[in-house]
Amino acid sequence: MTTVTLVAGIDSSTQSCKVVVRDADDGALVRSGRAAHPPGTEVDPREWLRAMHSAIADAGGLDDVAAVSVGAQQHGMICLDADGNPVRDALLWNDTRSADAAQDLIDELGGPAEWAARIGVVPVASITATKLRWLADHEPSHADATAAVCLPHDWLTWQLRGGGDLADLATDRSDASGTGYFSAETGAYDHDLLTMAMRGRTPSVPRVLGPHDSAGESTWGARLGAGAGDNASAALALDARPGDVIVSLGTSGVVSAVTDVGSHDAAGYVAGFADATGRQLPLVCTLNGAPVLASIARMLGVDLDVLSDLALSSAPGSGGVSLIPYFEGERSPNLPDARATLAGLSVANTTPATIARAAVEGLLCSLADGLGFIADQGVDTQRIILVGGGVRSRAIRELAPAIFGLPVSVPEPGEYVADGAARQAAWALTEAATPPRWSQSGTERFEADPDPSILEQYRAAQARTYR
Ligand SMILES: Nc1ncnc2c1ncn2[C@@H]1O[C@H](COP(=O)(O)OP(=O)(O)O)[C@@H](O)[C@H]1O
Ligand SMILES: O=C(CO)[C@@H](O)[C@H](O)COP(=O)(O)O
Repeated sequence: MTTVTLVAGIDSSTQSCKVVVRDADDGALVRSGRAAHPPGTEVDPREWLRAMHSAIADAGGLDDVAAVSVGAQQHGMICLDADGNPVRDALLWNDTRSADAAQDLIDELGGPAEWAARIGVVPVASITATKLRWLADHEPSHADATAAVCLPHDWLTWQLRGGGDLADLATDRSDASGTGYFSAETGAYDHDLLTMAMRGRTPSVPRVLGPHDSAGESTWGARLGAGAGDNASAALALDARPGDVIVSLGTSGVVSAVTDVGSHDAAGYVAGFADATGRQLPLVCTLNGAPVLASIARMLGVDLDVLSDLALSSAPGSGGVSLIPYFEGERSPNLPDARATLAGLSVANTTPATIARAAVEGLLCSLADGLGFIADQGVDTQRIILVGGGVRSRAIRELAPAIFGLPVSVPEPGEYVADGAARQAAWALTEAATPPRWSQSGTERFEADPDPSILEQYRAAQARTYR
């Protein structure tokens, strides 16, 4: 009888925790589970731990897995005291209170170009370093008590080991590159930037592991993979290579590309992050992803499927209506205090169908802007892969190619962040030069004639309302 070696991948994302258990050899799905996260942009990390245990139980437990890795939402600031306890609630990637701190840090280093040249990232409120500066300025006693700072995936991995010694905290290049004190190109921390953010304080940071290194053993004896930021983890699951551009529609909207050369965008749209295989992952992220559709569906009093049907029943351009979807402030472009705008309304064109279509088109146009910023960094887009919860919308899948101006490949619905973590866990078992070959799910290809007029209408409305 052949024994099957099992591995697990965990995605601790903004809205929920998902667990997949897969066959380490071929990646076949064996079982899965999930649990909801509390809402908000400030969350006690112990809530994520509770959700992770609940999702693990929902997946039938992990006692029989040989290795496990955690992928998670990026940038979240978790400050630990000398005993390893959280000093305060974590501040998430979509918490914008540190927007002024971001500007201060940019100015103190001499401007955005200095940051882009030094670490490939120009700080915005999402970046961990800005949250640490906010902490130092607004809660100095909490900053004083911070012995170590880490990210959601680092902390959950450490919890799987049983916590304990802060020196056991570990991370990987992909998540470290979102902190604002690490360079994806050099693969090293820039401790001076951390000290600057913390106004002279020097908390410890997790050691940075290589793509197939182990972070130790779980309390039940499974090997722990290094883990990764969620976008890098999804790229690993999709086996993304140079030429592939991934568009992810979760709570955030993300456009990212696997490249061999790092990016240094002084305009700050593209963040020079790392991937989970040793390459680079230049990335554009918006604060307003799939929840834009849920908000408009709620306003219209319909569910998400009806919203999609309504959108598809209206004509391209939504009868002249544009939705600029900056509901939660925005990061790309950097407008942390912005709010969304419905523009171009007349008595005749104000209908549920045009509003629904404007929501779908506005969301896709904000992602099309991201594709443009990535292309400006020299990325040659040969294939667009569309993933994330928002892709369950038929209108998103069908309207994306016309607005992006390129065909779009949509893999089967799945948990690609958790799958990438599982593949990394299997890699931590083999320790081979490359990750194990797992068969890829089938993709559906969506094509349409490019319709640049939709993006032009959106950009005109955007320019009229925001500077
Ligand atoms: N049929 C659908 N149409 C539009 N949005 C959807 C649909 N199904 C799920 N979503 C959205 O997907 C999002 C969750 O996607 P997910 O990728 O899991 O997010 P995250 O990783 O940020 O937690 C939610 O905002 C949800 O409203
Ligand atoms: O901030 C970023 C990337 O820079 C986001 O992508 C977060 O990592 C959250 O992702 P989702 O929960 O939307 O998947």
